[in-house]
Amino acid sequence: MTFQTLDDLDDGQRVLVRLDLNSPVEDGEVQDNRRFERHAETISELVDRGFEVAVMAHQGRPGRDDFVSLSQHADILAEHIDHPVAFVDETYGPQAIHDIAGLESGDVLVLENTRMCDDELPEEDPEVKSQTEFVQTLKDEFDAYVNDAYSAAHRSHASLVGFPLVMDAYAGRVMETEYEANTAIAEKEFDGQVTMVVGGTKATDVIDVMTHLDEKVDDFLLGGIAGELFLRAAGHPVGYDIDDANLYDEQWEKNSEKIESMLEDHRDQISLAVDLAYEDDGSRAEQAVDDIEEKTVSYLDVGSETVMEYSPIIRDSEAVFVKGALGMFEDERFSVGTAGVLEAIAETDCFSVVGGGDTSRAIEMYGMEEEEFGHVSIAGGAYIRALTGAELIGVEVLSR
Ligand SMILES: Nc1ncnc2c1ncn2[C@@H]1O[C@H](COP(=O)(O)OP(=O)(O)O)[C@@H](O)[C@H]1O
Ligand SMILES: O=C(OP(=O)(O)O)[C@H](O)COP(=O)(O)O
Repeated sequence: MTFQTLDDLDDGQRVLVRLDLNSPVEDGEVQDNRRFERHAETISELVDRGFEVAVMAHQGRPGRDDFVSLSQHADILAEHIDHPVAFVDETYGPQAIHDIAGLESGDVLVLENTRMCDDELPEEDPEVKSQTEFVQTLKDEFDAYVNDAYSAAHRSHASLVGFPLVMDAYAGRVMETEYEANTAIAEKEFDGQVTMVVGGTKATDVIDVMTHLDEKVDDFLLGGIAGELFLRAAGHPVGYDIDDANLYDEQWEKNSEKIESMLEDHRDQISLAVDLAYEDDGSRAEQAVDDIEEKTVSYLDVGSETVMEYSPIIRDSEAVFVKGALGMFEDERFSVGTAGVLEAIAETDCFSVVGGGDTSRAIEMYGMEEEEFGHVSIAGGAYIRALTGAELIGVEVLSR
C-alpha cells in the first residue's frame, strides 16, 4: 500500500488536515495526551513550510459526556506547537468559510468537532461520504487534504474517507509512521506464546477483532467492559448497566452471539477475571467473581487475584499486545489491573505493543517509561484491526 506524503506536497498551499485529537475529558476539561504531542510534529512542519492550515478532528460520541467542543483542543495544540492556533465554532458553516478564507501563510485554524455535523456519522461508503454537503462545501476551499488520523482510520466517516475521493490527498507524518510501524508489527511472526490484553470501554471494537485473531493470539486476558460482558456470557450476574450507566447493555445486544461463540470455540484461549474491584465507602474493595450473586455496584477494575493469574502468562509470552485498560486507571484506586499488567510487561523481555489514546497514558501516570515497551501506539481500535491484516478504510482511500 503506498500513499503520497508531505514530501510530495509543494510548500505554501492551503491544506485541510484531519487529526485525531480525541481525548479523555474529566469534569468537562480536555486532558492533554500523546495525541497532541504526536500531531504537533505534523502541524509544526506545515507551519514552518508556510502552509495555510485548517484542522478537522472529532471529540467523543454524541450523547456521551466526552462529546464537547474543540475550543480547548485548539489551546492545547497551540502550547505544543508554540504558535498561535485559532478556533471557529463551526465545521463548514459561513463563519468557518469566512475564517478559512482569511488564513495566511503559517496560520492554523481548528474547525469545530466534525461529529457535530450530521454528515460525519454514520459509517457509509466513501463514495457516499464524498458527496455530502460537508465534503462538497469544504473541498473547494483548499488545494490539498492531509490525513494524519491513523488512530481513526478504521472509521468510514466523512472527514476521513470522503475528501480523498474528491481532492488531492496526502498522509501526514503520524499517519505515515503509525502505518509503517503497525503494518510491520502485523507481519511479524512469533515462535512462542502471543498474548493480548483486552479491556477499555469500546468492547464492540475489541470483540470484533478478537474473532479474527483467534489463530494469531494464544491467550486473551480480559478486563474492562469486554471482560465483564464475557463474564456475563459465562453465566455470572455482571456485565449489565446499573444506575444510568450506558456501557454494557447496548454492547451486549450487539455482541452477545459473538461472545458466546468465542467462549464455546476458544474457551482455553480466554482468561477471565476471578475477582473484581469496586468502590466501598471511598475505598477500593474486591469481590471474588464466584461470590457475586447480583450486580449492585459498578465494577471499576479487575481484582488483585486476577493480576496474580495474568502476570505469569505475560512473563511466559514472547509477544504481548495491549488494547484498552483493565480498569478505570485514571483513579489510582482502580489502577491495580492496568498498572499491574503493564509492569509485568515492562519487566519481561517480550515484544510488546501498548495501544490506545487512553491506555498509553497509564504508562507515564504509573512511573513507567515508553522505552520499556516495543511500541506505544496512539491508536487503539485501528492498531488491533491492523493486526488482523485487514486494511483500514481511511488508509485505503488515501492510496487510491
Ligand atoms: N470497568 C470499567 N469501568 C469504567 N471504565 C473503564 C473500566 N475499565 C476500563 N475503563 C476505561 O477504559 C478507558 C480506555 O478505554 P478505550 O477507549 O477502550 O481504550 P483506549 O482509549 O485505550 O483505546 C480508560 O479510560 C478506563 O478508565
Ligand atoms: O480514540 C479513538 O479510538 P481508540 O479509543 O480505539 O484509540 C479514535 O479517535 C476513534 O474514536 P471512536 O472509537 O469514538 O470512533
